[in-house]
Amino acid sequence: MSTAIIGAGVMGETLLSGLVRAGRRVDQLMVGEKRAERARELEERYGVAVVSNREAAAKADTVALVVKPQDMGDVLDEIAGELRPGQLIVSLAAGITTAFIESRVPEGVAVVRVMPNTPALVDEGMAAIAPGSHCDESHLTEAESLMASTGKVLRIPEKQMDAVTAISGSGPAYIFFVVESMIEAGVHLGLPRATATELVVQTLVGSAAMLRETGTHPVVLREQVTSPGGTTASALRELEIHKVRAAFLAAMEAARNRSRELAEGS
Ligand SMILES: NC(=O)C1=CN([C@@H]2O[C@H](COP(=O)(O)OP(=O)(O)OC[C@H]3O[C@@H](n4cnc5c(N)ncnc54)[C@H](OP(=O)(O)O)[C@@H]3O)[C@@H](O)[C@H]2O)C=CC1
Ligand SMILES: O=C(O)[C@@H]1CCC=N1
Repeated sequence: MSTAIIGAGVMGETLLSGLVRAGRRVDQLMVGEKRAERARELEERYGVAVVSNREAAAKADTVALVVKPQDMGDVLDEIAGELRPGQLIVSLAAGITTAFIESRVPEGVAVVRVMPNTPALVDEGMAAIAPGSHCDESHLTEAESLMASTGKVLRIPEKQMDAVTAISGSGPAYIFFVVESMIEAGVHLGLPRATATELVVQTLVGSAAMLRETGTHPVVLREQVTSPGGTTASALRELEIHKVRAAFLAAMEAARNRSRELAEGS
């Protein structure tokens, strides 16, 4: 099965590199990219063929669309004439619905919507996938296998996609923001930056491993750290006073709403 990736920015290259690491034959992969300099870079780095979007759409069994939501309409208009029934489109764009894509491609082209995230770059991605209206099990399995090359895959109904985008799609940015804030706090408390960074990164990795390996609820894990009358309780009180929990809720609501707006083309 050949796969084309149209839009080789951050996420497109992440997918491409994951497929190469997972052992997909490079001669079964191609990239649609308009900038000559970027095309050369990808050819040199991965040995992959870089072609026009039209050629990619005409040749590949599966076409992964990884352009910005705002560019999706133009790209679909460009490639629609090359697509044929039986092909699969996998869209990784935030907000864009399968119905939008289906309305712009020939009848019988299957569409799967995916929301990946950047930890896919280190094979720890979290991707959610949802079928469009002309998908069968083989299309979902192919999309799943595409995304499984870079991490976990979860099947969800499409109506959950905007919320998923707000949680796991954008999620790494919130975590990096917390990490950055903790490192700055360490520096403020007098630690060398390198020490603060090592302490915070390993604390993050260790905490994530505890969540995954014990399956214990985060509240219980948090209580285990919080000694009566101790340091953690003092810190957590400040986080509550500063409404950090409410801020997270508002932030993710804003991301969900933005995903809905992107669907409307704004
Ligand atoms: N980054 C992330 O964490 C995540 C991103 N996504 C989704 O992935 C998609 C891409 O995002 P991201 O990688 O961050 O964005 P980037 O801007 O890094 O990548 C988009 C790429 O598409 C290229 N492009 C634009 N128009 C065309 C075209 N007509 N034909 C071919 N290529 C084109 C751009 O090229 P050029 O720069 O030359 O214009 C660029 O390389 C978005 O839809 C986003 O919602 C989903 C989940 C997570
Ligand atoms: O910020 C964005 O719009 C994309 C989608 C999810 C993560 N990055």
